[in-house]
Amino acid sequence: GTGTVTASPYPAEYDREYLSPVSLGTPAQILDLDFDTGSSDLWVFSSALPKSQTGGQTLYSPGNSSTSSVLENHTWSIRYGDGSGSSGTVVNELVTIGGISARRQALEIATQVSGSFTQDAASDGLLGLAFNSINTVRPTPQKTWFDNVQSSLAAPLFTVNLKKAAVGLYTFGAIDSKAHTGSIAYAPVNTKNGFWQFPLTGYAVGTGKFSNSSIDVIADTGTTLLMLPTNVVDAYYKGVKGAYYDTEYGAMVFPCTAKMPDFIFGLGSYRGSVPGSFISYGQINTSTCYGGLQSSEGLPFGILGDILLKAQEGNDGTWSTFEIGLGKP
Ligand SMILES: CCNC(=O)c1c(-c2ccccc2)csc1NC(=O)CNCCc1c[nH]c2ccccc12
Repeated sequence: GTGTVTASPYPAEYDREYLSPVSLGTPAQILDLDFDTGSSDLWVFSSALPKSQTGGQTLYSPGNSSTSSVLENHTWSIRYGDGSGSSGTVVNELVTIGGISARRQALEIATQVSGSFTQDAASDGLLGLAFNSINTVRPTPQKTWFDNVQSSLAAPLFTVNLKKAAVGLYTFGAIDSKAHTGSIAYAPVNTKNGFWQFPLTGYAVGTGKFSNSSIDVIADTGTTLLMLPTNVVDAYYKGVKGAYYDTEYGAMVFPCTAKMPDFIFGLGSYRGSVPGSFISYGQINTSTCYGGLQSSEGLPFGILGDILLKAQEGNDGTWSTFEIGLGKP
């Protein structure tokens, strides 16, 4: 079959993350989870968390579900690059998204979460959509929901259609022909790091010339920003008057009044663009703004986060939204 679920941006004006409703257990407990193509753990806020680590999230309670069963002696612990993290125990549970069910899905119950998750009242947890090889459950890594349901999908793929300050869609098992015009650009995926990793074929800044270069990146719905090699980031901000690297934030910042050039990227022969306005990500004070494009220095790949995934300007200048199809076409 095929299943579709909404992806709602939060906070509405900042698109920091996108949340989707997921049904857990029997009777159904509906939690809003951050679908994350940049990780492979399905973890949720739970009744097992100390109250001091909760902040308004909906808590999954395994005791209130007749279909949950403890996965004995298994634990998990995850740390993300922004320093946030969580850890806990594991149950097998019925997990349904858009009408598609995994009957015995490894559901990771948080018994500890870091402060930034506690303070994020909108997100009740994460649903990893990268590859099983980077799942953190021990002693036996567990499968992602997408892997578990793949055999029941009409096609072994899903598409992501995130939008700026508007509700988008995740579709499992089909490519929605109404969601794209023209042909689809494909790229070979390298799963060696456990991510949806593929090469960009180059970039351009504003109306500048296109620079052909192979840049390894991952498609990552769980990361807000666009992170690329330092040489690309430097080339971009050279076009922004007053931009500089702020050592306090460890990030590129610039005057909020600066005119931001568009960022063009190549995928095969396809050329996509991120509107310059999206690269002014937020104010750090009355006059200084924070860059939506930052360096991926130290990482073996760049990160195509929500800033890029949420918008595309078609080659003919019309607005379309970038839809990522992940899986074997
Ligand atoms: C900043 C978040 N992204 C990362 O750390 C990350 C890195 C990474 C590693 C080291 C340094 C910088 C980035 C590689 S792949 C990758 N992608 C993921 O880890 C995807 N999952 C992010 C989950 C996540 C972490 N903090 C949040 C805050 C709000 C919503 C979601 C999150």
